Amino acid sequence: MSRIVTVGAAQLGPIARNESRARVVERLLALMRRARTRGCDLVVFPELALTTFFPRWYMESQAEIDAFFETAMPGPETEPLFAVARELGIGFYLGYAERVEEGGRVRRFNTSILVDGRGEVVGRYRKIHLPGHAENEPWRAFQHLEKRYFEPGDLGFGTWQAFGGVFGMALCNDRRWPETYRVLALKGMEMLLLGYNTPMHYPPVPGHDHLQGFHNHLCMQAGAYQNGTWVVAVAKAGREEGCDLLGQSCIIAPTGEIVAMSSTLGDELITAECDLDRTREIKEHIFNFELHRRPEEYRLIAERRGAVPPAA
Ligand SMILES: CSCC[C@@H](NC(N)=O)C(=O)O
Repeated sequence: MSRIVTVGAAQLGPIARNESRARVVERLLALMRRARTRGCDLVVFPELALTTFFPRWYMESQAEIDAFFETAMPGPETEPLFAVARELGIGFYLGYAERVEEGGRVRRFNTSILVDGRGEVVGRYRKIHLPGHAENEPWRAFQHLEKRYFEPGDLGFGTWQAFGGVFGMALCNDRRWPETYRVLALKGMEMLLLGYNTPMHYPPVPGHDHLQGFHNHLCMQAGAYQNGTWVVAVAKAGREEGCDLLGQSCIIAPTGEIVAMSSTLGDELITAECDLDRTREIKEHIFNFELHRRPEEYRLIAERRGAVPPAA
């Protein structure tokens, strides 16, 4: 018995600051059509896939900031993605900046959605781990102002039944945190979909720049294995407005093995036939949660944000 989902990881090369939404959507549609010819049920796009990675700039004008946000999904410029999903019977994961009015106020999130092969939104996730800083730090070559432009996600880590399995979503920095995978795995996740924008240069600790690729795969391979899940991780890559972004988009099996990886820094599709039943090799044995976990010993993880101060 096998449950195969054929997945496409649709890496994007750089998006220029002045590139129109219409042009970006054309690029996404080309990748969707290519994915369908390769038999994909689902195609995964990066984080903030409709624009350049704008948190690299400090901006004061709210109008200038809001130009990077979507106020409707689908909106006039993104509707073709949903139409092609319906036409081809292919689903997609899309990351974008979401501006909503909720509870009488404007809110902004770094968001992803999961859309099925009928063009229906089946899941929405708002990024929980927002990296970077909230104030302008002119000493940096590039800012990373996610804490300024977005609120932390308020929807929790969700899972959704779709494509014959149980899917989780996360965004970029979430992949570095083991809690992301574990909470989703406790909610039955069989495949994690994740988009990222990872600068090669990390200004606070530049001595780690050469480890970006290693850390990218290290955390996701561990997360896949320790939680018995597939991971589909998709970059926006290449030199974007002078900032080098990591590529290495990949599809990781529940054993932690990388089964497909991109080899360019441009628009590129990689695919894999993923048997969701392979999650059982891990979930029913080495990481059988029911048999082996000791949650009574893990309470600090849920109760404390930072480390316990050392004993005096
Ligand atoms: C501020 S450095 C970390 C950069 C972060 N990028 C995003 N987009 O979350 C990442 O974890 O890849």
